[in-house]
Amino acid sequence: MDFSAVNIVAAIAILVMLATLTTVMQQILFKNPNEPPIVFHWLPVIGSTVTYGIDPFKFFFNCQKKYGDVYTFILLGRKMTVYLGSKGNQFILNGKLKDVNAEEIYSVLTTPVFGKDVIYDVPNAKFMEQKKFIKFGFTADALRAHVPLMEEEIRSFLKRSPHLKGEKGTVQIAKIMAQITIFTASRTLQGKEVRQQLDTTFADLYKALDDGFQPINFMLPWFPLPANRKRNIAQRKMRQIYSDIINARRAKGGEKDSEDMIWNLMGSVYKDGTPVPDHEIAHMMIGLLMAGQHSSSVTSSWIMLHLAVNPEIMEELYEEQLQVLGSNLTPLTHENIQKLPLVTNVIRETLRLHPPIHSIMRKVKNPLPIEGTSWIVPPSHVLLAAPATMGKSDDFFPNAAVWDPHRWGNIADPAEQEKEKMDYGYGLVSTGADSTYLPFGAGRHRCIGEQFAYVQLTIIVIMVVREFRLKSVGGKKEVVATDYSSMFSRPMEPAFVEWERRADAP
Ligand code: HEM
Repeated sequence: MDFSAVNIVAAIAILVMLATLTTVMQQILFKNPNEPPIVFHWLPVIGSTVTYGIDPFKFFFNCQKKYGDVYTFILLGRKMTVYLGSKGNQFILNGKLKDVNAEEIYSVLTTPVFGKDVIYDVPNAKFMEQKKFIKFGFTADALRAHVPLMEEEIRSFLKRSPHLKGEKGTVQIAKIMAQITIFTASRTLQGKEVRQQLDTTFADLYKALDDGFQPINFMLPWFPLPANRKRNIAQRKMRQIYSDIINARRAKGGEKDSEDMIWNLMGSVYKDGTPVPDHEIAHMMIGLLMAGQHSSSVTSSWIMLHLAVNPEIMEELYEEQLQVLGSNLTPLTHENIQKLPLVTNVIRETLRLHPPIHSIMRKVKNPLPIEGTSWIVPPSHVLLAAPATMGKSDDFFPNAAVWDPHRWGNIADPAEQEKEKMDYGYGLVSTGADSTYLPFGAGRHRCIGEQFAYVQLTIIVIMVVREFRLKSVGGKKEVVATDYSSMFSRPMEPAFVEWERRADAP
């Protein structure tokens, strides 16, 4: 290193030391008694970004011990106010529309992926109408029609996948589950034309769009990532695919011939009488594709990983199927798949321990006093709800760290817990006021894909259980750690599972 380089390094070191000193002094000397406590940090801007990013739940619990349920931490220069517990969920997820805002946070990330004029790119009242249209596409009739198609898709996938040839083997489970999820969703919700194109162009476009869904875009949307350029091109092509499908359907007379979401949106009309424009249909379809894909595929991956370390539960699931569906395992229907309580409990328990979304954020729009304290959260802050911390706490779920689907045999149905309901413009939904279990969120922005996700996950579990026995590699008793580095928490890769084809399968 020459002399000038030494000088530069020394200057940087001095600047960092000064910044650190100022940050620490500020926290010690200028505590604001009217705002929630700030999580101690050494560096400005960086704040707690690294500790939060590595393991948000560990971070939430550690801070809860030090500061209580409400505290503020620095995430890439932004002040994030966390409010844990039922009161926090109520405060954030059911905050008034004039006080808390989702689109100002999520739009930078989602609008370039989904496209204009939908979801977080429109005023909330319009989005609530769009949610109503989408919800209408998840009627019992639609779900009923989806069941045999999903069964067929999964059966065909399990037969043709090169990773599942022969009598036994080892697979990277997340890859298999991602494929099963996109095949089943595209055959049903997305429609047969999308399914047909999945084997060709669509899969590559999906990948390019997905790669543009980077957490860094939350904070630094202007950062010129090469992935963002590819994302923009893929978005335009994807929109064209949906527009072509809509036009082809109209050219054939526009008579609905299947229960998919494109048909549903083609028939939807806003309150003012305007039919949903084609580009909005295309963009909502992209939004649904992205919203459903990760959450469901990550959940099914966790389920398989847990079944691999709990083979006795897998056998119980198999026995349950034989009892309910008979020894020849009759074709699946919307009615008979709901008679398998252990499958439902396996999904519930997996979502309790592995919620795909760990942090739900809202921008503060007005100063918000926190009841019972002298604190007021100012509009410069972002609120962060983490309802999943309750699911991971021994206070609410004994031995919370243990994956035990049978615990739900003794715990009231979560739907029962969610008694308080409100209509935000897309039908009655739970406010989640007192619930300790909210994997699908609560209030105005609550998930509308829950029923679809349950049908999809249920059929995936049924089909895998009847075809295979799973084992963990080397007989490990624990599942892999969680990777929190992307938008949705997921199993740390590589996550292998050993499989063996059932000799006794009917
Ligand atoms: C296991 C599966 C799933 C989980 C755990 C899940 C979880 C969630 C959560 C926690 C929210 C609330 C986000 C917030 O308040 O900011 C949400 C919203 C939403 N989800 Fe899901 N989801 C799942 C599957 C799906 C599927 C399959 C679809 C669509 C096909 C979907 C579509 C949506 C939509 C449209 C919203 C509304 C966003 C808003 O109003 O801001 N989700 N989901």
